Amino acid sequence: MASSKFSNDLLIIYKISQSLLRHKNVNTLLNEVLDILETEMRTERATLTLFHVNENALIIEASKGLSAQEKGRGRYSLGEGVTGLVGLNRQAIVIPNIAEEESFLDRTRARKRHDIGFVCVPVMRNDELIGTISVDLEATATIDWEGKKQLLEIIANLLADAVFQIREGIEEKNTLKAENSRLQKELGNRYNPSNMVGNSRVMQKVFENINLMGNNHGSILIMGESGVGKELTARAIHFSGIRKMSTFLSLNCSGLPINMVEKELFGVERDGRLIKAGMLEKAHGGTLYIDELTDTSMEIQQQLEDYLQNQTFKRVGGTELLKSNVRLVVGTYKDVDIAIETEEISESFYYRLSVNTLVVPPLRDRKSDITLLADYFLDEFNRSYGKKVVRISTPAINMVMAYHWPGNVLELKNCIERAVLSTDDDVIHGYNLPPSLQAAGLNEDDPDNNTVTDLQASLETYERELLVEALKRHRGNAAAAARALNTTPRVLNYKFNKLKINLKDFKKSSSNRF
Ligand SMILES: Nc1ncnc2c1ncn2[C@@H]1O[C@H](COP(=O)(O)OP(=O)(O)OP(=O)(O)O)[C@@H](O)[C@H]1O
Repeated sequence: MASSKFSNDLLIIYKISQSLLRHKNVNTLLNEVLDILETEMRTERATLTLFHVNENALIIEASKGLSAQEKGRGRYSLGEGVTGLVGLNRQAIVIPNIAEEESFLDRTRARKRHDIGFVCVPVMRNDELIGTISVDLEATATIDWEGKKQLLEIIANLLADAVFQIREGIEEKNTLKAENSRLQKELGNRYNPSNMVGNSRVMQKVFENINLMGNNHGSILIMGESGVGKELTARAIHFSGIRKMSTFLSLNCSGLPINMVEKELFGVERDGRLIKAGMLEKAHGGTLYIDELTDTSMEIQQQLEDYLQNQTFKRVGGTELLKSNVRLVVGTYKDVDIAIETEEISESFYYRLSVNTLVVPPLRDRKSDITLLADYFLDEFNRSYGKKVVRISTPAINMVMAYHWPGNVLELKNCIERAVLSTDDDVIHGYNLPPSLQAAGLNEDDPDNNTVTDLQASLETYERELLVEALKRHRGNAAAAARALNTTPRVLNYKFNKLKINLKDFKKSSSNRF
């Protein structure tokens, strides 16, 4: 008798070990284990709970013999009921007859009979509570409860890794969900095209495309120089389109080693176990923006092409084909034709990718947007730094307009941030701008000649600013301006001539932009 019990326990352990080897999908594995317990251990019910750290509670994750409704009721705070006590003390509990045990909650309300015994053991991994496994067994007189407890403890040890992975997966998903809804709340309409600044005709065309593309699921190629707003455009397409309630993820490949890019995109698996979920998994249902296609490799582009074709991919180190539904949006600052020739972009991937293509024009081709953007960033940095800078002086605006912005909107944004931080009063002056812009202001006829700025040029810029400010404050009254600057009208007149400042301009206007 004892030896047949022993061999039955061994058979259960053997079968579970076989399942562990056979199944890479941990959910399938656990369901099979619960099946084995049902058939070989003759459990009335078998349940696996997971410990949810944030909620400090054990919640039923998988079960055999419970309806969905009964399962839904299975939530135990630490210390609550028998399951909660097992979790709290990290120790198994055996109840030979639940009818005689007060602490037994029957939270699932599944136990109609009373001749039922209950065994619950903790699932531990490196001293950390991961969950519990419990079984209901018919309470016969001959049953060896201590033996059942020991068997369940061995099974809990065998399954600890798999249960840990399930819990990690759920936590990661919950974190992503929470992060996504937090971001959606925080961003609100921030990435709505209407909040992307731009009145120029070329940007109006971009906004039209954003609206069109948001309403289909095809992949997109966004082209444009560095800093023009490609990622912002990708976000606007996602957050104003039909996928807006799902995840948006972005991967900037610049500077990342190729193997890292691959792992980030496809995830990593070792011996059939998930090590890291990739973005193609995490963004399921949503959009993935890949910034700088030419910083990936031909192999990665091939894998992405396969993904576009079949919506399937393999994790690095994995063999199983996984499925997800992610819209790919890819950005590049390079000329695509040249990049195809130099084999930085795969031609076939390009054709498959470019169901929708969109070009975001450089800032120098949309001059009318420059002051709008500058004011927009002025407001943004006033808010972030608690400053009250009310305007940008005319000389500074002239410099901003004369400059050719090789770094595009990003450079303008950085430049306004720096100016907001460096000004001592409520105005951004020319001397608050970087030397390259000051030089551009002095060389308006030759905007490319902005690399050198000498002491004389900088002093003149500064002097001009002071005079213009004083004249503006005193509405063109040169004598008052001279007094304010602690000099004489004669000296001022000399400077006005030298710096080509026209007094009349200040008498007739007091516009905001002087
Ligand atoms: N039209 C716009 N309105 C408001 N902000 C903008 C606009 N275009 C770009 N920006 C801002 O400028 C910065 C650069 O934009 P973004 O990162 O989208 O450019 P990018 O083309 O993706 O750059 P890179 O190629 O260097 O990654 C961001 O902070 C973005 O929010």
